[in-house]
Amino acid sequence: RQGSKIQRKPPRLSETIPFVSNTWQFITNKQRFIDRVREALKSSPIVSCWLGPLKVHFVAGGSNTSLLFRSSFTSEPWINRIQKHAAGYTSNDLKKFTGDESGGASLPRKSTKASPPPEKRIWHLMHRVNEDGLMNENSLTTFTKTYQGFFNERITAFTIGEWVEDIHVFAFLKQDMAAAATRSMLGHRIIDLYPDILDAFWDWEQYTDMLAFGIAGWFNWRAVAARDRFCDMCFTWYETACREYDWKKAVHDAQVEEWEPILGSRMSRGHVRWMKDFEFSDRTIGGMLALFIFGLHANTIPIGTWMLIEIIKNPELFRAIKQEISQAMIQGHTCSEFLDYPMLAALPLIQSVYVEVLRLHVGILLTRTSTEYVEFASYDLPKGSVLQAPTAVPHLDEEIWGTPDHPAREFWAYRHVELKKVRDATGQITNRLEFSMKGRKASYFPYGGGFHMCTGRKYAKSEILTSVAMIVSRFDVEFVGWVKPDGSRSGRPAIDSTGNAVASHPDRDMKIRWQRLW
Ligand code: HEM
Repeated sequence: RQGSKIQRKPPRLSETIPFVSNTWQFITNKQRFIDRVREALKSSPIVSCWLGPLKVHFVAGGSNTSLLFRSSFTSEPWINRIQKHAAGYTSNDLKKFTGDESGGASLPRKSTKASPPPEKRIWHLMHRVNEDGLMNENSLTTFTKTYQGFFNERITAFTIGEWVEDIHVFAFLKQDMAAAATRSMLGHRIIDLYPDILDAFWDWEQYTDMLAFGIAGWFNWRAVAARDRFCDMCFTWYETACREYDWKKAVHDAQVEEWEPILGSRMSRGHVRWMKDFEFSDRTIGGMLALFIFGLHANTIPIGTWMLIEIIKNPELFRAIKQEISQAMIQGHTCSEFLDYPMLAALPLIQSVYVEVLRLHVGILLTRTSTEYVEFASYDLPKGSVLQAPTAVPHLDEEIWGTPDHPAREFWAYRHVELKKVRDATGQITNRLEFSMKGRKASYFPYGGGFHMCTGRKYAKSEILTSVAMIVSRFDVEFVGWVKPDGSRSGRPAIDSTGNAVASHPDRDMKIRWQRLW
């Protein structure tokens, strides 16, 4: 490579105590850490640093981030870390994944020396189970219906016309939205068996990021204990449900029954079948189910909370959203199913709020490992290099998202709509709001990208918009104040808390009072 401009090693992110300070800041103040990465990336397209035992290269910018979605990069080694540390898979089962280098796509990766036979291509079959279950329109329609029904049961626990004090939005959704989604996806049995399973989930969820980096270890035994408690619950449910479920009927079930009470959705049954086929150990099965539930709740619930926080904070926006949602009401509806989801999902203002909240509160480090030698932004990276792109960098780019009145860091409900003049049936010109990303999609990655892009994104949007719409349309809501996690009053609104893997939790809860209208 003589005479070329390729520089061998990307610059290092500065730190006071080598190998320690950056890791410590990552654990204790991730937002500050990402801010420093953002600053460093202004003078270099790539910077590296050690996080615990892992050497990471950070990259930024819409185009550099998109480069990570090429086939020379994979998420597999990163998923292995999550499987091992955050979900506690056994080493024997991990080998089933690490031993398959053929990748998740239909055709084995070109660089693979020996691809396993098709029925052993574990990454591909896992990807297929996820795609078949989560990207399938019939399954999504069933989920949207069952979810509305189960969330309605939580809502109708409130008496019509009676003001209820002391509702904490995040705490409410962490239980009630999560319970409805769990039942829709996994059936009733899991919550009947463990009524406190959601508390165990949230206890483990707070540590997943730290566990995945392998930096929890001995100085954070609580993280390991929380993981093991939740995974054990998941495994016991699996064992019980598999015993009770009529597997003979299952052959037909797969075609006809979209939801049943013991194992829940087709997605869940497909997942269980896949786990049986690979004969995983009890410990690994518990971890797999734990990760599945993580996918289901860890991001939808904070994002639903942020949407409600923004809508409730601004009574004018609340009224506008309420009015807009009325267009998606089914004629002659029942209480348990009153929303036409495809119509709801196409409404411009609620979509704009959804996109804005994802833009501001999803702070993932998109992670890929190179499967071959790559030249990246004029640097030379060997096979096995780990690259991370903090979504916060493109998501908060002032030049892309900012306007003179609404800086990029600020929530603005109307950022993703345009007022269009349209001629109605009578020939009159009227103004109409239309949803539009205004050509900025290339700087927007809340669901990642490429082959490993989130397969649950359709489910997520449906669950979030349905929950928000059900609350806004059926309650009168008054803002009371902000509360700290210990329940005491706070003088300031919620901001992102640090430490979560993808969507940030609000560090303060919003206290409201509400009355159910119908
Ligand atoms: C607001 C909600 C959600 C957000 C922001 C989110 C975000 C993400 C992100 C950033 C990734 C990694 C993508 C990449 O590396 O390029 C991911 C992967 C994934 N998510 Fe989600 N997710 C959400 C909800 C869900 C839900 C509800 C499910 C399941 C029901 C789910 C299932 C998955 C799965 C299975 C993957 C792995 C995809 C693969 O590696 O092939 N997610 N998600």
